[in-house]
Amino acid sequence: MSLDLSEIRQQITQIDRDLLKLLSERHRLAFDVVRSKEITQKPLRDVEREKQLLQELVNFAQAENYQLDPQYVTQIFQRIIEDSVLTQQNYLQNKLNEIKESSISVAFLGMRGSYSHLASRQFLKQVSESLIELSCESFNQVFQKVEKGEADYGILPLENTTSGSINEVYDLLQHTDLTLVGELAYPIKHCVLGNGKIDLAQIDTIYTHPQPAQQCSQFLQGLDKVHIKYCESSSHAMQLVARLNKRNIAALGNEDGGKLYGLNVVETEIANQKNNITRFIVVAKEPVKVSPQVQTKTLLLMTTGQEAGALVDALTVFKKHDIRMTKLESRPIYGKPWEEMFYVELEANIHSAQTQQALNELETVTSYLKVLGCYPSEIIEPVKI
Ligand SMILES: O=C(O)C(=O)C[C@]1(C(=O)O)C=C[C@@H](O)C=C1
Repeated sequence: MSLDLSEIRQQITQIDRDLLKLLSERHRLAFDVVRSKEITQKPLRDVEREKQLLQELVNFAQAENYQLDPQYVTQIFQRIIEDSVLTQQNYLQNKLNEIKESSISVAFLGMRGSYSHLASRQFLKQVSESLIELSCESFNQVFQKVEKGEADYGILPLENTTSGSINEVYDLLQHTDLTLVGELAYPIKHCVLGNGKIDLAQIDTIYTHPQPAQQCSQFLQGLDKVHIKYCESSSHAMQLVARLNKRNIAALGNEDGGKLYGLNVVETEIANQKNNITRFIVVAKEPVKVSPQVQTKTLLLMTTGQEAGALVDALTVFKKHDIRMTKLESRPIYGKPWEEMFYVELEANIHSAQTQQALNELETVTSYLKVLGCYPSEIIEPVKI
């Protein structure tokens, strides 16, 4: 065994390449699986198979004395399975919906490098190679661009694991004729970005939007003699630091956004709370067709009467039809003090007989009911063993 670092690194590089080759082979098998399931019409997800697979891998690693932590093995394979499910899902969805060959336009809040911009890219890379990106100044403008036909899609954040629901977007959904056609989760990973290869100790000024500063407060408090200067958005902070091109300044931003401005990562993992994820929705003029084989969500907007138990009556309909509710949100109704509008997110496909029946019953116990959209769920919850 050699202890020469460069030799060890060569071995690591070779192993990583071998791993990549195997991952690519496994990825390609997802296409064979989905073609087989197109014939049998089986659901794409088979949770029992996933559990069995993970358990067997953990047991195998133990039996072979591979010295790998079971949690590590589980996490890696959960991620591999997620890729497999999403690959299969995209294949079916792209086949079912005629996707335009030419470029697709998308509207989002903020400038290049904003989280909405990065989420747009993540979502639409499955659909089209070529994107026309329309940055907007408000959520309302995102809706308007799609309503007027200036953009094919609008991307909007709906909730964040740290700060909760984004009420403004919920409220705008009440007044639009657009429909939800997709969702995705985007991890928010704040980092310090600077010009060139610099050290944290060289930095005396950090430009940031107040929200990331708040979410990274513990890290910032630990920095001695660093001035915090607030900007309109993280994109503005990144742009400014890149323009000034000085080595004593930095921006709080995200790695991918930083790349767009030519900035380098100085420090990562600086948020107070790990696992900070924003869920985005995608809106369009026309609904998408969703294969009955993929995990589907439906978002409803409803109001109930004011009598006792009115909401319970409505929710009981889902229980009766064995439909899982993934979110319930309430918002005030404009012009009707103390009355509430409910947003109900279901694990359901609007075209299934079961959902149709539930909606028919729901109509009898609600005073207003509107389907805001039915879309494939891009959020693959990992199975636990
Ligand atoms: O075996 C299947 O049915 C697959 O679709 C493959 C696979 C996997 O990647 O291993 C992916 C999704 C299913 O939930 C189970 C397993």
